[in-house]
Amino acid sequence: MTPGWITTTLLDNETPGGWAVARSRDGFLRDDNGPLFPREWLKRQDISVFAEHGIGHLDGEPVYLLELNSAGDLPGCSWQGLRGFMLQGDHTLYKVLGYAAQIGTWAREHRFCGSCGQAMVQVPRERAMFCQACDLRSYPRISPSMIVLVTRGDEILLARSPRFVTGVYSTLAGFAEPGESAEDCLIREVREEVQVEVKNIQYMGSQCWPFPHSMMLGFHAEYAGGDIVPQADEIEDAQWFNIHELPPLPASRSIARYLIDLYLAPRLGHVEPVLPG
Ligand SMILES: NC(=O)C1=CN([C@@H]2O[C@H](COP(=O)(O)OP(=O)(O)OC[C@H]3O[C@@H](n4cnc5c(N)ncnc54)[C@H](O)[C@@H]3O)[C@@H](O)[C@H]2O)C=CC1
Ligand SMILES: [Mg+2]
Ligand SMILES: [Zn+2]
Repeated sequence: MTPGWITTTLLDNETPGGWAVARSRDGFLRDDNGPLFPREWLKRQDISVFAEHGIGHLDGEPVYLLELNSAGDLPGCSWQGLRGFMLQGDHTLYKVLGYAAQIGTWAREHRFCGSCGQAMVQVPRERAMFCQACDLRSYPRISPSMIVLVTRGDEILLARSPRFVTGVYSTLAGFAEPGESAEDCLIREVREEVQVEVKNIQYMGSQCWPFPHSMMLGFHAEYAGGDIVPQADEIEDAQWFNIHELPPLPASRSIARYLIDLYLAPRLGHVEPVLPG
């Protein structure tokens, strides 16, 4: 048995057994034991399955995703969004659900060829959809996004989007556009969102962010010039915060929080943080 979560294999839906997670518009099904259910038991319940995907092995046991048409009521069960699993509970289970969510969404959105409109088929032994009419292959979608902590000595630049939880300030972030390097994107996003220039860009680490399909590439950069002007509509407020007087910060498992904590650790005598993948 290989311990942990391994996503490489496609599984045969006809082979019975293993674990299953179930997803509807309301999130993942869970009971007191969490989101994993014996697959055969779950399939006997009063649920309407739209699609089934073998997604990997957890501690050597196969895991399947059941995509449901609706969020029905099952005794002793409730529905919980992916964000809830990210915020607390077992991190490996959150990784299973994050992968399940991305595969389920991608498979649902690629049933038909984007080029000719014909039905696509699953490629054997590969996580890809294929159009026999025009040879197009579609792989799971991943969107690279840059995220950066900009600093000026004992001050760090944090901003609020209108979508954030009340009071929380975070690092700047944005999606890469065609034609950009990671550094080009970072410089453009910081300019667009706060009209500040940066220098000494340093890569710090990355994190899968399945909301719905981002790959966060995390950086540190130093302030090089300009006064903060928040971008209309996107940025509600942005400020330089002294490291001794910080606002409410993002969730502890996010790369945003990691970038902040990593900068604070040597300055405030804290233990160096670990980035959850
Ligand atoms: N893990 C973490 O700590 C954090 C993750 N994030 C994530 O970073 C990502 C980017 O951050 P934002 O500030 O929202 O991006 P952004 O600054 O590029 O603005 C968002 C806008 O970009 C456009 N957009 C949406 N999807 C896109 C795509 N795939 N490619 C190009 N443009 C797209 C939309 O118009 C959207 O309103 C988001 O997925 C967000 O959830 C943001 C902050 C912290
Ligand atoms: Mg942004
Ligand atoms: Zn086609």
